[in-house]
Amino acid sequence: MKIALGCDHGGYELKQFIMKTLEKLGYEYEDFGCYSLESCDYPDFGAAAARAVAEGKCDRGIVICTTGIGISIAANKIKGIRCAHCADCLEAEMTRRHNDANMMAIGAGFTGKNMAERMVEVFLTTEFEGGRHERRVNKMMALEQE
Ligand SMILES: O=C(CO)[C@H](O)[C@H](O)[C@H](O)COP(=O)(O)O
Repeated sequence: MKIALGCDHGGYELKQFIMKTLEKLGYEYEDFGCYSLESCDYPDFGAAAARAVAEGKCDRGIVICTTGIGISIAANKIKGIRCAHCADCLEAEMTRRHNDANMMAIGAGFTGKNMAERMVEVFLTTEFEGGRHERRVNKMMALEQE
């Protein structure tokens, strides 16, 4: 499984840590920036990571800004993306089980390294349950056609 990563300056340090986590867990990843602590704009990097997922170049995406909110909104503007803003492991698990989220957004100003590490592991290993949830996911995705 290949993971698309994106962040702004607020998420840069946590993204560096998450890269190490992914290496430890044996996942391939591609980093779509940003590449330093210099102030930048989260839509640029959230969208780049999201496009890689939407186009099938990556299987899942993880994006990080200070709150996780702006970059999740940006990622969700790309067709085919279901980016869940998560703050703990249960949210990371539930959004996989119920929403089949293909991206997760984390707020580096609120979520510590230990929690982020576990959230990444849970997000990447939890299966979608399907069934009644599939019907709902299909309805969400149909909204993109409006
Ligand atoms: O989009 C955000 C808030 O919803 C992110 O947290 C950004 O990282 C934040 O807005 C960046 O703000 P800064 O003052 O330019 O660091």
